[in-house]
Amino acid sequence: MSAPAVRTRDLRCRFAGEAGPVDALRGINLDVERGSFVAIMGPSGSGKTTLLHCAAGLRVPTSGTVELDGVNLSGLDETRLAELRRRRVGFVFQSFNLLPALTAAENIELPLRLDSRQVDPRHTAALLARVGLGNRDRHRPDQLSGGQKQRVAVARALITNPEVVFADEPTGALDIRSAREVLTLVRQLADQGQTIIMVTHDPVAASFSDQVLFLADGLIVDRLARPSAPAVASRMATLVESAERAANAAGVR
Ligand SMILES: Nc1ncnc2c1ncn2[C@@H]1O[C@H](COP(=O)(O)OP(=O)(O)OP(=O)(O)O)[C@@H](O)[C@H]1O
Repeated sequence: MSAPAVRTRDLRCRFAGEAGPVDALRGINLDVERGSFVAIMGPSGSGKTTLLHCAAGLRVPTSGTVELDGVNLSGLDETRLAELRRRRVGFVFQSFNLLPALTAAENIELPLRLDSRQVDPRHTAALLARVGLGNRDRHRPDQLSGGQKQRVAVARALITNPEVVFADEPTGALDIRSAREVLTLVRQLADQGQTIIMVTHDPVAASFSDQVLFLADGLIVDRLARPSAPAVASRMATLVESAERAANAAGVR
């Protein structure tokens, strides 16, 4: 059997906070199968972004392992890690992160150019068509709607044919309709075999995934397969309530 797209074992991440150390991740064991779409949810401060960053090789964990497509990231020096980030993973951010002076096509091609790799305009055109923007190649970001910008960002994440696309709140800046368009696209990509790991606060966004992982205080505390938005919302409400209770208890101590 082939290795999972992402595997973590006893993943821990500690930050030096102002009021003492903060354990953002306290032992995460995770297997993300190839071609699956996993959503990560949890109350604010539960460790979602830290987990995404460690899994994507953007942050070195304090201890534990991350394997991406069977490659142990802790065995890589910074040069190899940077190469892995350029070639094996794609990123989609809430704020799109497109370069305003470049056209949609140029933005999509940027990861290849930054890596001194050959650009095939037919590949760019195919990606633009795949994200439903076949006729927008020469538009600059300020000539595109939020949903269109995010679809350009998704195409940019795909240009290197990455093992995993990591998305941090990809619909956080979008209206409901554009969010739905982007999520439908992401769902289609997963159905075509693309592995996707997405952090979100939105139960509707999470309902597009195959599995939701719920984080609380740096641990995976629950999972939900084939999630519906109401079921996700109900579990989140319970988690947020207990996080608030814990914070209040810590406050009165
Ligand atoms: N660079 C840092 N330095 C110190 N503490 C940090 C740092 N980054 C994150 N933290 C702390 O680690 C914990 C987890 O943060 P993280 O951003 O991963 O949570 P999150 O679930 O993504 O939160 P949110 O939903 O609010 O974005 C929090 O207590 C946060 O304050």
